[in-house]
Amino acid sequence: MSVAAENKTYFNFINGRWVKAESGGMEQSLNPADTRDIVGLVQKSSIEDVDLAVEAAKQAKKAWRILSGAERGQFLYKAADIMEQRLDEIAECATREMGKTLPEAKGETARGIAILRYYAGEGMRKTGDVIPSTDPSAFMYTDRVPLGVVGVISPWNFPVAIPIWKMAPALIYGNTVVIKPATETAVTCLKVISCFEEAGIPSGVVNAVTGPGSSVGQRLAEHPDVNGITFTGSNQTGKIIGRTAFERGAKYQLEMGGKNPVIVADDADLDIAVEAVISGAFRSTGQKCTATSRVIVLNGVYDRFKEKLLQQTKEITIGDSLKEDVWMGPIANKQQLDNCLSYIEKGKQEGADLIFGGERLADGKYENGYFIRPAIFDNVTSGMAIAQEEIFGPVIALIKADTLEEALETANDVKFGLSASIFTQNIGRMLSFIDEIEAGLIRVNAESAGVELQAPFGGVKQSSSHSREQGEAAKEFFTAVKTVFVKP
Ligand SMILES: NC(=O)C1=CN([C@@H]2O[C@H](COP(=O)(O)OP(=O)(O)OC[C@H]3O[C@@H](n4cnc5c(N)ncnc54)[C@H](O)[C@@H]3O)[C@@H](O)[C@H]2O)C=CC1
Ligand SMILES: O=C(O)CCC(=O)C(=O)O
Repeated sequence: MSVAAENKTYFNFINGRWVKAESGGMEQSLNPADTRDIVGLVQKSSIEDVDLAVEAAKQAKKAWRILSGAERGQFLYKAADIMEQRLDEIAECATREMGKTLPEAKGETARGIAILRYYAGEGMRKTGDVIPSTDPSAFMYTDRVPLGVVGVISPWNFPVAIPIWKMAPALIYGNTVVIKPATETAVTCLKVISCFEEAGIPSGVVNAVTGPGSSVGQRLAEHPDVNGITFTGSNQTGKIIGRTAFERGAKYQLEMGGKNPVIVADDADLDIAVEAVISGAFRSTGQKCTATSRVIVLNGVYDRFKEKLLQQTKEITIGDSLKEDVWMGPIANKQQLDNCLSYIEKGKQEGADLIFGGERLADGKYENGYFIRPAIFDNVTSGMAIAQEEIFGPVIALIKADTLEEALETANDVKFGLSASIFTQNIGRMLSFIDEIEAGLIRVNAESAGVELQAPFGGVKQSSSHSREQGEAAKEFFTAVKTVFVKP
């Protein structure tokens, strides 16, 4: 592999070559479980590097577009095979950079491989429809064509799957790509990019530039030759990117925050509900946009549910996520840790009862990492900041409701609408929930997190720009429709 050339230094990938940033600057990517462990040095690029990458993608786009979908698919199949051979190496790197446990990182890498294969197959599927014209001698049809150059701005929480679920559909539908990954997980992303290189993807079709969001990411969003921009991350950044793209008439897609509710009805199987809430809220240390953060429990089962939840949360093992006996790793970076701790303070000040955890772990084996004990708040009311704002950490807000109607009202009482779950055995309650809940992903008797690559993914309200990623839905964003009328 040519990516790790010297002394854990990783380069930008522009026009088929690994190159230094024009400025010569570099940034460290650190292991959040032990910040003495430097995973790699990545390029601190500037707008000149973005411009070079976009130019390369622009030059490559015609030759890539005129290949057949099947031909483009072959590169994706090959990249998937290479990634499969390198699964352990890539997953271990993701764990070291981001802090999720090794089984989670392996699962995510396997998901990335499956996404590549799914979209490789898309290259053989239809790209349009024949539509009967009112003129009997005319032939009318639609065809989906690529946007051109697509900019990808990705976060650190799914360092393998998110870059792939954006790049694979962009590529199969004939676009060329420039990706700017989050610095926290840039090394993992560059390893994924090197799988495309090893697969022989033509120069300029895939480019990667690392560096700060406020300069490198912003330049990608504002570059006149970037025809579409796809982003996952915070609402604040998403809005800046959306406005920038809109101003210059580029297509954009934003996947942003969540404040996902789980309703536990009084006929729920509490063992299943507790297990799902723990997994949804604390896996990946709560750093998923689909993570469970508000648990709205009907009065009749509130105390029993709370007891079981407390009991099982106490059993969670915390530590270096590369270790086998660890269930929950660190928070991904210092800013996230501080943000999470400040919400825990805010929750206490607002009058919620912190009944478990919430403290930073900093002694002994935790000394050099960003560890926190998972937190459970009792007596939370819907107006509190911990019930309204995305924390992106292992924090559960327990909220009591007298009726299912009240639970639904509370569930919908936020600006977000990504995912939502209910635990009940009553079909009528399931149907009311499905009907009334304001969310893009609705789960019944299953945790709020976890998505399937072949199904549409995205939210309502302020969780997304209302388009959908993944599955067939990705075609909507990564292509434009041409309506063709032919009269002989
Ligand atoms: N929806 C999700 O999956 C994610 C949500 N978040 C939310 O965002 C909060 C802050 O995390 P951050 O890493 O700071 O998220 P962020 O939204 O600032 O970063 C995401 C990506 O956008 C880039 N970026 C930052 N500023 C930019 C700009 N002005 N123009 C273009 N690109 C820019 C970053 O470099 C990174 O690649 C978290 O606490 C969480 O609430 C963070 C990561 C993923
Ligand atoms: O729940 C999942 O598997 C996906 C979550 C996600 O896309 C995110 O956190 O950005």
